Amino acid sequence: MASPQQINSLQNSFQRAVNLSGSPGQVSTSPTQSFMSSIPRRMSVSKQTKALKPFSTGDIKILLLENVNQTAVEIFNGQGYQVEYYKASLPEDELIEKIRDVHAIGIRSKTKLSERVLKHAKSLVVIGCFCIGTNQVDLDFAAKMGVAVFNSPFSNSRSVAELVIAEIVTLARQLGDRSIEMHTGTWNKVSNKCWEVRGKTLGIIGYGHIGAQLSVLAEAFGMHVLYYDVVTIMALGTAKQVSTLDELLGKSDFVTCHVPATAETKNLLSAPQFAAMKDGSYVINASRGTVIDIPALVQAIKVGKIAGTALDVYPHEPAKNGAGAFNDDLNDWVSELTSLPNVILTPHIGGSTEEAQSAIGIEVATGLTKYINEGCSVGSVNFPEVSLRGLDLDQENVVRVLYIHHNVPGVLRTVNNILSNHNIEKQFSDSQGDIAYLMADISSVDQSGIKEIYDQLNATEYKISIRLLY
Ligand SMILES: NC(=O)C1=CN([C@@H]2O[C@H](COP(=O)(O)OP(=O)(O)OC[C@H]3O[C@@H](n4cnc5c(N)ncnc54)[C@H](O)[C@@H]3O)[C@@H](O)[C@H]2O)C=CC1
Ligand SMILES: O=C(O)CCC(=O)C(=O)O
Repeated sequence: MASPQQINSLQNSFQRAVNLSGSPGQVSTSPTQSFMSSIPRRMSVSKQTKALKPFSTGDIKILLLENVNQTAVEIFNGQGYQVEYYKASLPEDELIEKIRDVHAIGIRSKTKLSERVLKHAKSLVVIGCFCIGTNQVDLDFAAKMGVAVFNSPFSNSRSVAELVIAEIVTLARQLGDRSIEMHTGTWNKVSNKCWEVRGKTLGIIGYGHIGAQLSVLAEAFGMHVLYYDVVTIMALGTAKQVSTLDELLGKSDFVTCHVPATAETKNLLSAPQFAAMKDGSYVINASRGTVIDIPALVQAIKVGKIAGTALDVYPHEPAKNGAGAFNDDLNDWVSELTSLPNVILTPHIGGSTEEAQSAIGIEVATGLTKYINEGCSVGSVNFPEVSLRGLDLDQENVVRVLYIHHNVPGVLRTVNNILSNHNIEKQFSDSQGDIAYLMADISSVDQSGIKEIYDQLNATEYKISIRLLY
């Protein structure tokens, strides 16, 4: 972000950098224990360290879409960043216009940050997914551009697990249908095909953060739990891992999906899988809309094979809230699905609780702020994880070099040749695939030295991007 022009105003920046009021230190202690424990020991979080900012914080532009929680807005405002905030996602052409000159963008699950969109983002430094899933972002392309992506890996897991528990009981007791009937004046007191969940078997596909939480809750309800996962995972309670999907399908009364959207999980449950399930069993999906072949599910419900379904996610989801948004134009099976009995449909609200959204807002905004202000990429999902302990408050005339480059032989030799003319206090470098990230703190360096470092690094053939923090 520091251009040679900006380097002319270095003197002011040095003054700002040593002023701790409103500093990143205020947010550099993360709110969650889990996030704290992910920070390597070498990073000092307790000691007062120098605030690094190479810029007037007011120059940093953050675009927040999809009603990102206010906790994030407060953190960014506290930094003095410029925040542009939208409740919905933006149509692609508008997104391309908006993303052109922002340094950070915050999204949830709807905004697609494809290569087509990202290549217009000339100033972008970092992306925050204020959710778990990151399939909406072209992670490889972002890394190639030198843009780090952060998410919140488990702040909404409990909320999803609780929703699914509610859906299991709702399906077993046909609560959705009874409620709709009562809303339209119909009294229909029935017990036929309504069940207790105690003693029934829950089959969990994907035993990660959400699947494992759900397993514990389901056992507390007296359910038996089976799970299928592509990796071997320690069972919680008395749950049992099965070795094939077919085994899980053949033994479960309820089947619930908690896998990421990948090529392998596309239509993971389709006609053959529904055929392999027990007669009168139930299907739940709160993972991603691509995981279930919904037309095949509709057929399985119509012939009575599947007794009901609860869906929270869909192949195509509306960009914003509103009446009539979920229709056959969006997904051509909508009216067929909604006409079937015992079908619970929710608008992708698995993670939508006050607790989850507030925690996600703090966690992701903190990660973004630490990356912008300090270069720390710990927790990034597409980037080498690099951090250095802070600079001591009494250190002056120091610069932190953040050099993102192609991971090819010879780069470090070139970079260290450039830096070796100066006093390297500490440095750390790591790579992930084709991308590598070097962070170095240089001391006793004056303005002309910083300009020289910048110019020389900028001229290297391996450079993807450089930022200097001081
Ligand atoms: N409805 C909603 O609002 C929310 C939806 N989600 C979705 O739920 C998904 C799961 O979330 P977490 O449990 O946090 O993820 P996680 O990464 O902790 O666990 C996913 C598990 O799925 C397994 N897996 C991957 N491919 C598989 C396959 N082909 N077959 C079987 N298992 C497979 C993995 O090994 C892993 O154990 C997320 O990727 C996200 O898309 C997450 C949060 C909220
Ligand atoms: O709350 C959201 O916008 C998305 C939740 C979700 O699907 C996720 O965290 O992956």
